[in-house]
Amino acid sequence: MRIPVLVLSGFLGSGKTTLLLRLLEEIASRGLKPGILMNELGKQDVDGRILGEHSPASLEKLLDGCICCSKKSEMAGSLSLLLKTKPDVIIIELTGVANPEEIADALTEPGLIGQLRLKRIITLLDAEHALDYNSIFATDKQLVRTLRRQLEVADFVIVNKTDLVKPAQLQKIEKAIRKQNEHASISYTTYSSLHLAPLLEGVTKREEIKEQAVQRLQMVKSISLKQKNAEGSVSSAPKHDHAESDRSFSRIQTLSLSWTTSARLTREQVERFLHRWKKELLRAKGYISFPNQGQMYLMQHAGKRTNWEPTAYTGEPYLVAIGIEFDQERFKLEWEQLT
Ligand SMILES: Nc1nc2c(ncn2[C@@H]2O[C@H](COP(=O)(O)OP(=O)(O)OP(=O)(O)O)[C@@H](O)[C@H]2O)c(=O)[nH]1
Repeated sequence: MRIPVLVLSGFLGSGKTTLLLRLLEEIASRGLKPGILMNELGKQDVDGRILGEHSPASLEKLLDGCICCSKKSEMAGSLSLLLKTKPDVIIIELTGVANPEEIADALTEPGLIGQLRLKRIITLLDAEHALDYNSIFATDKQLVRTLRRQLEVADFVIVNKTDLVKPAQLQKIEKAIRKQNEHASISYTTYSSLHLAPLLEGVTKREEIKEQAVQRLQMVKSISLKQKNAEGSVSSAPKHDHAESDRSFSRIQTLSLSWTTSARLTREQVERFLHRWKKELLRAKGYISFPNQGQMYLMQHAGKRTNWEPTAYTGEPYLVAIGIEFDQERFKLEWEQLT
């Protein structure tokens, strides 16, 4: 069972902490236990303090740097600490300049991959300023790209601070959102106030998830037993039984593939394979070894580039593909043909 992770993204001052406080209230009213990871660019833990005043939730903070760059390596440690508190859901509030797809990447670290599942990316927009970012930050292409990415990968877009603009502005904002993202649900809010059930769909208590899994397993067993009795043969029951809440609802999907050792895989094949998937693939990462080389490599693939680094990792090889609405079955099949 993997703990669902909700990611709150959005530029500085868009209303992320305000939404987080609302979510925590709703989560508490459902008797669920949250874990929170907050990231702030400055040394001052302003939001953490606000949160501490409002909620007794387990909280990890990464200050003075962005999760998606300088603090990335510390993120896995913070999430592991949060997992020890046995939360039902983890919420990560990003800095305003973070790219949420980096989080999907960080959740695939060896110690975390079987334990967490990216559930949803929620991006907030400040209605008063959202349309000005492109011109305000025209000289900072990286930032403009990040802000665009926050929209592109979102499952929910919340246009907040609607009290500060006229309705015509909201129509323009909706058009701009739809240019980047045709699929996300869009809500218009003041003080991040909205019906929260859709954001928390599939978030349940750990015990309930276990119970659901046991019930489903028992059901599968009893069906296959009945079939066995009726037909005199065993029907093929699914190997893994994932409870409903273990599903990701995010448009960003993470596929993890493992194999033992491959007798024929080469570095060039891996690179060619990933390149073929460039349209849907946001990123790929893997711990891969090659025949006749005693060395394991950490492979990191982003955009057109694939980097290989020798690593001390000694576990089974695996490949993680992070894509946006991609055909996971076909990817898996093509990979299996290589290994
Ligand atoms: N007028 C108005 N103010 C809002 C609204 N939502 C939030 N605010 C205020 O805007 C400020 C920023 O809100 P936060 O929730 O801290 O925004 P944030 O995205 O967490 O900000 P950073 O931590 O800087 O990234 C706070 O003073 C909020 O009270 C809104 O809908 N209308």
